[in-house]
Amino acid sequence: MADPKAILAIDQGTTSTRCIVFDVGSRPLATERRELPQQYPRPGWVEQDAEAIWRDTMATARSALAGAGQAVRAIGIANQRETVVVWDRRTGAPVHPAIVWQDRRTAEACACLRADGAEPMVRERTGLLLDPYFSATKLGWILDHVEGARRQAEQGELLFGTIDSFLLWRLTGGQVHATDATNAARTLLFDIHRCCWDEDLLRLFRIPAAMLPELRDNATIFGETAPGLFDGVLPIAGMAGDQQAALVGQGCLAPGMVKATYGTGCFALMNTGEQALASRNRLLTTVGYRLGGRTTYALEGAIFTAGAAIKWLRDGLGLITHASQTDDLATRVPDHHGVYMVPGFVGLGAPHWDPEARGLICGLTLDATAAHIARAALEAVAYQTYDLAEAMSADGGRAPTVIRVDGGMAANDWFCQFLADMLATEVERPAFLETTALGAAVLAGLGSGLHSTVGAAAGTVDPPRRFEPRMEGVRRETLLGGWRDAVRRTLTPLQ
Ligand SMILES: Nc1ncnc2c1ncn2[C@@H]1O[C@H](COP(=O)(O)OP(=O)(O)O)[C@@H](O)[C@H]1O
Ligand SMILES: O=P(O)(O)OC[C@H](O)CO
Repeated sequence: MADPKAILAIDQGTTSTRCIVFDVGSRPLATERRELPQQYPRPGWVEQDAEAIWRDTMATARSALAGAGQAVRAIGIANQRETVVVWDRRTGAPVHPAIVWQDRRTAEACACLRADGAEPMVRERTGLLLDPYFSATKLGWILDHVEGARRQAEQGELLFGTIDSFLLWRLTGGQVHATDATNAARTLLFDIHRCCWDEDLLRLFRIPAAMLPELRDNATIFGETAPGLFDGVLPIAGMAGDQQAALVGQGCLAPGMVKATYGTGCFALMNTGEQALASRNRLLTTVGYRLGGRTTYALEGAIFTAGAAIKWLRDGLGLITHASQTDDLATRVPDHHGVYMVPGFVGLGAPHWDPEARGLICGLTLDATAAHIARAALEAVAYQTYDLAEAMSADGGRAPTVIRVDGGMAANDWFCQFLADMLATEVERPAFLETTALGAAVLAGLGSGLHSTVGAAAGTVDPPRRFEPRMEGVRRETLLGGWRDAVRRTLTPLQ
């Protein structure tokens, strides 16, 4: 049989699991998607069923493979990052629901560590901050709250993983417990300079080393699928956190290039090359990708709520029945009518890092309508991106000349135009928006020997759509002034 050239990409995101089979030219042959529910057992807590994640992954992968019409060479995985799963090494069963990256239950634990003076060391080694967003305190919480878990973990009976490791473990039939540098870089346990687990951090967060996955580069043979899962055995040849996969999929491979992905949250990453640039503006320093033992770093701004605010308009308020309606609603009114939304539903991320901040809608008058609220939600995501871009230019010394956008919310034309206006920068939207899956496929193509360099396959093939800034500076400043005022009202004192 001829050498197969198609790649199956698994994109396990916060709100859905998608599987796409790409041909050798990075064109999608088959796409399958399943929505994934979240549970909110208490205010600020966010959980997911790890078994449902596994079931959805298998169901979408099998359908995509069946629909592709081409033999597949390898699998690539991209995943929601930081989300913690702990499972039994023997049975593979999770001991607790997955604690999702948005979960704030460990805010107090983080505050205690900060009060003990741990933050400078954590920041220097991991490039991150002491915030409940990251994995370590969530993992510690499971060890402290599931009966017997800490003892079992110390004896090597329980394993920890982010979603990539959990899927890899299941796909390989319990043979491989590994992660990649980009996912490891989000745990608070990984030294991004030496690229290894850090003993001081393990001690600080009280995490037994025996439960950690092995560390690998992003494009390599991680393992092979267990017999019986698919027709034949497939190697898993690439793995990366979804935001880093999108950096690759968007072709942001040179220093200074920026992509922003608008899914549940928004994550803007700037490639900083081989330099791990320390932020002076509360952005994160993270691993962009690691190939052939060489690390490319990125500066990251993380906004916790982007598309989730639109989802809330649909599910929480019932203002819309489909996210895309916000495009039309925003166009229907001439301006925001003084209405601002600060979507601090799960606290605020960069550059504020206030886990206790909560959401706010202000400036309401009796003639405000659903259209103004929908518009305020879209505008808020652009304002938050402006805050990130400002911090990035201050850190990187220059403003990005173009921002490449993707993710579900980037389908919204009104939003993309408003974003270009706020950033006063060109916004480039690829014709094919699934750049996260594409990035996973590119990495797996590299890991399985289909491509010889990441540059040979990265970036989408069809021409992008460009949104040029066209708003006057004075108007822009007035809008941003109102935004800053609204944000001040949501922050907890002393932040
Ligand atoms: N046309 C649209 N306008 C605004 N928001 C949208 C639109 N389409 C989807 N979204 C939002 O984008 C999110 C889904 O994007 P996706 O990239 O699939 O997210 P994730 O990877 O986090 O699961 C949802 O929160 C949804 O509300
Ligand atoms: O599921 P997404 O696409 O919103 O991405 C989640 C991020 O990886 C969280 O850090």
